[in-house]
Amino acid sequence: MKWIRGETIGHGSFSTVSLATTSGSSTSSFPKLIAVKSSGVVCSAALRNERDVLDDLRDCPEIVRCFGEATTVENGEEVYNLFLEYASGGNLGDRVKNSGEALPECEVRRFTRSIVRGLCYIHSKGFAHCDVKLENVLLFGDGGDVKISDFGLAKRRGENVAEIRGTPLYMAPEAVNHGEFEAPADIWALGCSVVEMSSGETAWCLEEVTDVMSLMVRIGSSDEVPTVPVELSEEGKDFVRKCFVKNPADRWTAQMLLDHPFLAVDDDENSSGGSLKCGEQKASASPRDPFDFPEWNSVQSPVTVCSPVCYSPFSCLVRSPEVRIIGLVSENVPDWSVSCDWVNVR
Ligand SMILES: Nc1ncnc2c1ncn2[C@@H]1O[C@H](COP(=O)(O)OP(=O)(O)OP(=O)(O)O)[C@@H](O)[C@H]1O
Repeated sequence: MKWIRGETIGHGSFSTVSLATTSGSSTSSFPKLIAVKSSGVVCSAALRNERDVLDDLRDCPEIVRCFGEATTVENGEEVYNLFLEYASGGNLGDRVKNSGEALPECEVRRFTRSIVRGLCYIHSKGFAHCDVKLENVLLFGDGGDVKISDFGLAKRRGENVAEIRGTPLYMAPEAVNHGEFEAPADIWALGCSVVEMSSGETAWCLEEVTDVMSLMVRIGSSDEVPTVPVELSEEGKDFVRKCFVKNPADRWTAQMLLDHPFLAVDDDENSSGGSLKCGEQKASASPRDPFDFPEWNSVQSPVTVCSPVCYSPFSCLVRSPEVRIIGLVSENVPDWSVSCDWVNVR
């Protein structure tokens, strides 16, 4: 396949994403427009990991497709490129920020359903995404379809990671306390994403969070969980609460969440021939509290004992708690005003 790099459409911590046009005899199996995610070969470990993971996760409609890879030399530098399905609608985080307000609940529900389906697939294949957030959910077509992207931090179940990874605002208590980055941590991050879609605000209020350490303490060591948006229906509130169960063993799985009443209404089916349209209230009874669900009783276990928080926002190379804590005492206070300034640690 021949391709020509076009305009830059996105920047991440370790990559630049450009639009590209394809040509040549083999293009019948490729779209004319693709996204190319690139980074210097020397720091391409995350991109190569993304490629390997996407290889194992192909064929899921809720996960961005990968068409292959290539190395180029540009301005004297060796560049590693990953060819991805192009999402013409950009990312869901920008969509929420640009709208400046909460999304309508029917949209929240539709997007959440797709994300949960994607997570089900990821988890069923033995992976954890480790960086679920709205910036990593891409919009396709007319903006109605979403797919999960950015698998640079994804890992196999049980694989040990030495460093804290992910985006602090979306981190689960067990990730903060014990460095556990497994499927339940993705579900916590899903809850943060649903809060953000349905309130237009990040799950942890940025004005109250002055530094990473205080956020880590709130997530890891207190009983506090993010505030459930008042705007949500009772089903929506309950769905979010299921994601914010502190003990990962008690948190609902993606498979369980697929059957949650919040996701049970199919807006598309209903708008084409059914009784319920976007904006209408669902008539059926919603659960009044978490204990209304039979699954709740079967998964109870003791509350986790929280241990001290260890996290360095400024280095991915530190290992010991002592060194990590020294990193936390840095005088460099990040700018919390926009969520993209939260640091991804790889
Ligand atoms: N396939 C795509 N189609 C369209 N835009 C994309 C695509 N992939 C990524 N982007 C845009 O580029 C941005 C950065 O991409 P991505 O998050 O994958 O990079 P990253 O280097 O892994 O970033 P991060 O700092 O989140 O780890 C995305 O938020 C999105 O706006």
